[in-house]
Amino acid sequence: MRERDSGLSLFAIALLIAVQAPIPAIAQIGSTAIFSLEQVRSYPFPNELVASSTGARIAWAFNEQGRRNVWVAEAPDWRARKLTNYETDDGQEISSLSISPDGRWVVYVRGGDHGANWDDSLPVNPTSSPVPPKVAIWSVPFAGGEPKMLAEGDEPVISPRGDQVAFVRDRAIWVVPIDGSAPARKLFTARGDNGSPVWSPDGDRLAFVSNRGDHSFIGIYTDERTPILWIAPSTSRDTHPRWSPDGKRIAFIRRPGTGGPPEPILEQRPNRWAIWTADVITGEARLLWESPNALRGSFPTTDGGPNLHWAAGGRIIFLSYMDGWPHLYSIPEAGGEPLLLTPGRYMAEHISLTPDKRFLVFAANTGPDPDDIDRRHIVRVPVDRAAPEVLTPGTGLEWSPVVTGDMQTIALISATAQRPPLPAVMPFNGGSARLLAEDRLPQDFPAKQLVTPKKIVYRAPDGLEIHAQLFMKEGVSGRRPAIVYVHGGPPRQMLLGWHYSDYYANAYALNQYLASRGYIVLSVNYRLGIGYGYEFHNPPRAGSRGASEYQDIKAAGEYLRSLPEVDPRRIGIYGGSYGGYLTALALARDSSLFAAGVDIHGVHDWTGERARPLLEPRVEKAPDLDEALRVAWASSPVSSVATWRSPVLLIHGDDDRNVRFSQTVDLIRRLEKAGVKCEELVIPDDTHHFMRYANWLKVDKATAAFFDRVFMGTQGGSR
Ligand SMILES: CC(=O)N[C@@H](C)C(=O)N[C@@H](C)C(=O)N[C@@H](C)C(=O)O
Repeated sequence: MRERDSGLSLFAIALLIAVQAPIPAIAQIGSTAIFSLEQVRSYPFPNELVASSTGARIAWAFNEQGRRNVWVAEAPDWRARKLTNYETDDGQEISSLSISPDGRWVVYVRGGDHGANWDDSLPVNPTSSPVPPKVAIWSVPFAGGEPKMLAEGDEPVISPRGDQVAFVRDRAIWVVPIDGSAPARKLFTARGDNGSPVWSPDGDRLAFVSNRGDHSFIGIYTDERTPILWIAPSTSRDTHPRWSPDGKRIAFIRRPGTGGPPEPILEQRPNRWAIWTADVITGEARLLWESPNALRGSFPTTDGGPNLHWAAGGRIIFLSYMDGWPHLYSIPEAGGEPLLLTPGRYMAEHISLTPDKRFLVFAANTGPDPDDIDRRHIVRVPVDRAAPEVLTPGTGLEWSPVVTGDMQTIALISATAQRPPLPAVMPFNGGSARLLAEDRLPQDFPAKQLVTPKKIVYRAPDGLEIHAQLFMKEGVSGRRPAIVYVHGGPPRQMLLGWHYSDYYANAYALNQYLASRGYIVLSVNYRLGIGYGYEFHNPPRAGSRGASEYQDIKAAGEYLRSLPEVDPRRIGIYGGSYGGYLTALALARDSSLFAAGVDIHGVHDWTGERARPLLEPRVEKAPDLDEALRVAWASSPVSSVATWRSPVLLIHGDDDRNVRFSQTVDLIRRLEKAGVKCEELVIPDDTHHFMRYANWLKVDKATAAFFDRVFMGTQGGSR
């Protein structure tokens, strides 16, 4: 890590902090660690949990210290079995996991960074290998055997017959035998960027989306002798094709095509959308439902977006925020009023339709305990009755439910405040969940040493209720340093336990590690986040439109300062991505409150995106463009460097495909010129999600060591 010579050393700063106004005995931290970062980061992280559409088979991906592999299990013993043997921390993600309908094959994609905002299907090469890896589709027998690379490509979907896989490559749709017995071939040629393949229930046809820039069509491919059928072509943007169970119709989402006079940038406007159904023989379509012309009616951006499903009993399922919460609705395929299936002050996410199409299972921040708003539990609801049932109440957290083809079992991922996430199974009709692969959690994982985060609620200056989690180790005397943790996204919610995202599971581990060393950590669910309703998720004047969410962050620092256990001169802040942005804004605007910070791949200058229209030859500009540019600048940390005093560590991977590396290069130049004490840690060739475990460890250790140095004057890194 490089230290920029622009002023006092961190040791001198720590000394300054320590010798100021007398404070009762300052707690000794740093040396109080009772476990190492390696230990608390050694958990196997599960994701990509899927079930076969027949029988009782499941598969998931485990990331074990960077070694990502496919695991499977099946009834009745549910013994976890590793199916692949990738044994190096090479940063190659496993995604698009699926099991063939007959349960014989497991298909997955290896490579890429699918959480990226651009180039998500491009290979990642965080080991800087001279021979870069590929993004490719693989298949392996469920019973075991050697995985076979079927083709370079992405977005694989297995045919209902289980014999071939459709996938996307070079803006076209290709097919390949599932056993790799023949090379892949391009299925058809059509204009546009063609993707999102969806097989018809009988496997004879394929629906897909043809993106044509400012509009898109839904197409139906039958065979090489039959012209592609375009479904009700218009100037709209048609997406999300979903077959009816009998294969005679398609439901899809229709939104306005891109065009028209530039809209005001600073005003919030409804983002309207509609559900249509079409006949797949004639291609004729009709409107089924359109969103209300209100902000809450806007196209949903939470997990799964519209979550469009064609369910049993002629019901079409979708998700909308229109009652203020991400809720599930059911509408007759012939039309009519939508039935609200999930009433209540909570959000539904990780939604899946059961194989018999009669139920939905999902994760929700609801349950009998008032603190459940900051947890997740599994909920089941019939597709035609507003009768949701919480299946996993309690102080644990559960998510990503899927139901096995025999309708007997729900597979899910389960965690607690202490125990990291593991796959589990439970009877579809309710009962206790049984953990799988428990032996993959290392013997020396410090579960018993982890604190139970406490739910904190405080009010922002404008009165908005803000939820947070307080990590405080008992038995530490004297005033201690405290740290505000700021999540990214920003549509995210930190929880009262381990998190369902690998990025935030890492943050939870680091917060536990900091707490074990005596720091008090407050993880803040600021406005713009999810889990607290539409208006909380979509506040006015936020981000580049005025950073209204910053008041929640400053209030978090002030909350910590009010605690008797906290040394008010040693309040730090850290966060990644959008959390890095708010960390930088806090240090720039309020160095008197925040004495040090770590900004991991943060956004520092909003004007780049905002200024783009000025560079375009169009005469028409948004009516408030000048005001929007000014506000974007004022909302950017770079505009407040003049008042930035506190030391900062800036961390960024230079193959970042979410926040440009240049955001950090530019900020460092500005801080140097302003004489601000800054350190940098650059991770070559890794992305926004630090695909290598070794790099996460490097980032986490550097973060902890930086706070130790500034707040305790300790030299060197953390244990
Ligand atoms: C378009 C966009 O902003 N996409 C977001 C998902 C994104 O990239 N946000 C980053 C600024 C960020 O916070 N990324 C991580 C940490 C996340 O939680 O998504």
